[in-house]
Amino acid sequence: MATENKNLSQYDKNTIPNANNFRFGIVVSEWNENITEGLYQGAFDALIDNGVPHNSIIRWDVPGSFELIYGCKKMIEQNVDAVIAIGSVIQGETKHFDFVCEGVTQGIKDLNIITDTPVVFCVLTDNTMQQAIDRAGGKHGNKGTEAAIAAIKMANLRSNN
Ligand SMILES: Nc1c(NC[C@H](O)[C@H](O)[C@H](O)CO)[nH]c(=O)[nH]c1=O
Ligand SMILES: CC(=O)[C@@H](O)COP(=O)(O)O
Repeated sequence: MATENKNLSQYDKNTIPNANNFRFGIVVSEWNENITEGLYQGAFDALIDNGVPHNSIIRWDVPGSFELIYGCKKMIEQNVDAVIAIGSVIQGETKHFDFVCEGVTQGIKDLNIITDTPVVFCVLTDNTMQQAIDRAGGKHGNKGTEAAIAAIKMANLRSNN
């Protein structure tokens, strides 16, 4: 199902596990900060809406999406129950988009394999700024909200297994 057929911000609170005792790390890329700040706000608001205490959310900033890999690796060492990696990669004139997207995708995948802490992929990879705007609180909702819900569910899965 494409994003255009699914609002990223919609969730049923009755299906969300209790998150009161979980701690979350959120690592935010500074590139395209007009987008990443919107994604962060969506994630933060969703965590609070589902009972996560304010002091159970740690935020760190990194220069770009490629640095999310190292930032999330170090965030895992903070003994959090899940990490959310927030970035916005937008196609430019060159193939750099391809390498950044592939690199951060593989790096975050690797962290999910190598470590015992779930790292949620909240990295937009858009062709245009408008596509990013539409997914960071615009007409398609907020990918940050979706990522926070995923993080709660994965923290719960980890705590039960
Ligand atoms: N063009 C974008 C970048 N590029 C920067 C890289 O992520 C990285 O910081 C640099 O290569 C130094 O290692 N990053 C984004 O997050 N979004 C972009 O659109
Ligand atoms: C994703 C990028 O690194 C890209 O936005 C940089 O732009 P350009 O390919 O024009 O250098």
